[in-house]
This record gives sequence, structure tokens and C-alpha cells, in this order.
Amino acid sequence: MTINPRRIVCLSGKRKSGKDYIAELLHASIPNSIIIRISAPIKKYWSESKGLDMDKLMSDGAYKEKYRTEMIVWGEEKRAQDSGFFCRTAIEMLKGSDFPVWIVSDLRRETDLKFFRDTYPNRVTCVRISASSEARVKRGFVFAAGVDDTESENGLDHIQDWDVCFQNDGDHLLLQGNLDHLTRICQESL
Ligand SMILES: Nc1ncnc2c1ncn2[C@@H]1O[C@H](COP(=O)(O)OP(=O)(O)OP(=O)(O)O)[C@@H](O)[C@H]1O
Repeated sequence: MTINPRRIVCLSGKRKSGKDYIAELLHASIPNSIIIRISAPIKKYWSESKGLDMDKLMSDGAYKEKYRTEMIVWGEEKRAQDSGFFCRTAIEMLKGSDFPVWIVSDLRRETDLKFFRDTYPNRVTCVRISASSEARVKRGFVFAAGVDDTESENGLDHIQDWDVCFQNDGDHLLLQGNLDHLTRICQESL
């Protein structure tokens, strides 16, 4: 009997480093994988409580930026009560147990890292994606006080023991090499 997940790839990086972009590419190359966004339940519960449009909140637009600060504060309060709440809820919401490979596209806090490593020992590959300031700005990054100076953006900066680290500044060959490496790790776990 096989128990899902067989492999979890957790992606971490600053805003506009390319986490979503890379998650989608990995997802496309690994059959039976699912993308899990830890922020999905935060957005769902928060948008419902405020009567806001969930689809707009999940998109990469100005709407997301407008409400991000308020939502972060609400999320922090929830996390203080139960640090694994959003990870567990995201997994349940997306029926994670039906999928052998999980791609977690928005690992942001040490409690999230600890949740996955403690709950699924030996099945987690943690990836740190970096990008130059120039590349991030070209992709639309603008520093926002209350967002870029909070734990949700900087909480993993001191972590050293990433399983894989790479630069995503637009070098397609380099990116493809790293995608191939991660895909192989997943396939070998099946
Ligand atoms: N290697 C790349 N080549 C081309 N475009 C890229 C690359 N990496 C990222 N992008 C583009 O840059 C933009 C930002 O990337 P993405 O949304 O994946 O960042 P993110 O780290 O998930 O950001 P956030 O934390 O703000 O959600 C997107 O439009 C994406 O398509």
C-alpha cells in the first residue's frame, strides 16, 4: 500500500522570485502532482468573512496587493492560535491525500517549514528560489511597508539547510536544469 504524499517539494523565495511560475512548470512535468498554496485557505476564509471576490484575490493583480497587509495581520492572529492551521487546511481543501506529489508554492514561515518536515519526515524537499532585485522589479515588485518587512516575507531568510537553492533571473538553461533535478527527485520517490 502506498501512502500519499510520496514527495513534497516546498518552494520558498521573496515576492516575485518566481515561486508560482516554477510551481506551474514543475506541476506540468510531474503527472499526478498537485500545487498546494498555503495561502489558499487564508484567502478563502478572509475573503468570505469580508464578502470579497476570492478569484480576484487569488490572482496576481492590484486587488491582491491592496488587501495583502490586512490579510497578513489576520493570518498571523490565526497562526498564533495554531501554527499548523493553514498548512493542514490547505492540504484538506485540495484533497492532498489523493496525490503522490505535492508542490507547495508559497512556503514563507519557519512554522510552515517545521510543519512539513515534522509531519512528513524524509519526504520533503525544500527549495529556496532567489532572484536579483532587477529581475524582481521587472516582474512588478514594488517594496511595500507592512508586507516586505514582515515575517511572511523574511521569516526564512536565515535558513541555511535548503535541499536545493537556485537563481531565477531568466537564464532558461539554468532553470531547466533545476526543474529536471526536482522532477527526478519526485519520480524517484514514486
Ligand atoms: N524564469 C522566468 N522567466 C519568465 N518569467 C518569469 C520567470 N520567473 C518568474 N516569471 C514571471 O514573473 C512574474 C512573478 O512570478 P511569480 O508570480 O511566479 O512570483 P512569486 O514568487 O510567486 O510572487 P509572489 O510571492 O508575489 O506571489 C510572473 O509574471 C511570472 O510569469
